[in-house]
Amino acid sequence: MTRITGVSLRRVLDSRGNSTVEADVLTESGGFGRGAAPSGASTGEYEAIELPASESIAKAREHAVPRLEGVYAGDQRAVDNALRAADGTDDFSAIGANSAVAISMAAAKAAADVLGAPLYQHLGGAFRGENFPVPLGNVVGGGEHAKEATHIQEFLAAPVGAPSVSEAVFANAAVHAAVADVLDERGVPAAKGDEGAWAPPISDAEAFEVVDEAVDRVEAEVGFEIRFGLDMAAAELYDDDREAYVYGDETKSADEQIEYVAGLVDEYDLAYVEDPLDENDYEAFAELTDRVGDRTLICGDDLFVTNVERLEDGIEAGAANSILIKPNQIGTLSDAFDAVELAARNGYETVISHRSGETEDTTIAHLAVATDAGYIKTGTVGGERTAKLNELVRIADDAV
Ligand SMILES: O=C(O)[C@@H](CO)OP(=O)(O)O
Ligand SMILES: [Mg+2]
Repeated sequence: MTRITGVSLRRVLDSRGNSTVEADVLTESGGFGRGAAPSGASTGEYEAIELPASESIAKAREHAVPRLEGVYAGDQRAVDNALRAADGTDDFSAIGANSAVAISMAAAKAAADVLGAPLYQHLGGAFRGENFPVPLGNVVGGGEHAKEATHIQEFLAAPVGAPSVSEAVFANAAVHAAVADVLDERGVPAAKGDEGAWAPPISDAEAFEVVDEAVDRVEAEVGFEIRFGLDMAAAELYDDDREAYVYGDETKSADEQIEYVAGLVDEYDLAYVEDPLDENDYEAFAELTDRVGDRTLICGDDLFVTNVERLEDGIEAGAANSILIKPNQIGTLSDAFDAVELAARNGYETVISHRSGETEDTTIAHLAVATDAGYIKTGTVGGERTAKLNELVRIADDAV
């Protein structure tokens, strides 16, 4: 049935034109699955290690593939344990988290193929598929995703009142288009950043005005509530030597950063703020969560890196109230699921996420439905983003 008979790996392109790893898994009854690894730019210090694609492929062919033959793809933990055993380190620095996550996802798809179930049902079980995540749609970007643009990495449309995932997805696309209109009316030219968001050469303050205006216009059109949120990726802004957050010529201490973010939450009724503080500052995260956690999601991305140990520390400290889930940050689907379960047991919302470097792989759309995640962050437009968004629409339409 789902016993693995073959694993093949190849180097393919990601959305930045870089090399990444794609894995095919075959099973004895002819099951087939394919997975491709994403890649981050604003990576967390504690993420699993991504090796150069060719090196990761060579190492995985040598150490992982022989161990996987004979393993049942339907037993995801056995697949992922074999990957961990083949690597032998705690951060996949031997075979690369890129080959590991590609194989982990491909095996899950091969098993679903054999079992004749959609991936979300294979991963989540027979009672999943009724709840859909709110898509957080990147509409203005800067930080590590675009040069000469905003310091804040992402401004994210959040169609929290959308009656369906399809209407939510289209609302985000409409906000993305409305941002272009508002920029045009202001005479601001804009290219797009790594994730397809507009990357205008404007200040953060002006970006808030533009996004607020665009969201208001679309909300009036669609007739349901649309808010917006941020990924501040503040670890990229934090200067260890100066012990301050650097915004061009200005700096903010941790206390000033907390005040700044708390003010933004109230001024713009932000639905979501990801990584508002440095990845090592659990205490400041806890203070901000205390201040605004009753009316917005404070999400740990670089803080937690989909890692249960770091999430346990965060729960202990009262840091954040949601976690970003990225399988390639930790290396396998089993590890990502463990983080989701720990979060759910402790009342933390989960946000399944893409990376800035992506492919047409749609696994995270299924992962979001399989885990009843409240949110998914996977862009707004662009082929590697619409691949996932359209897969969510297909899942809702029972067409997968
Ligand atoms: O910071 C993030 O949340 C991700 C996705 O937006 O970006 P990157 O993949 O560059 O880490
Ligand atoms: Mg982030």
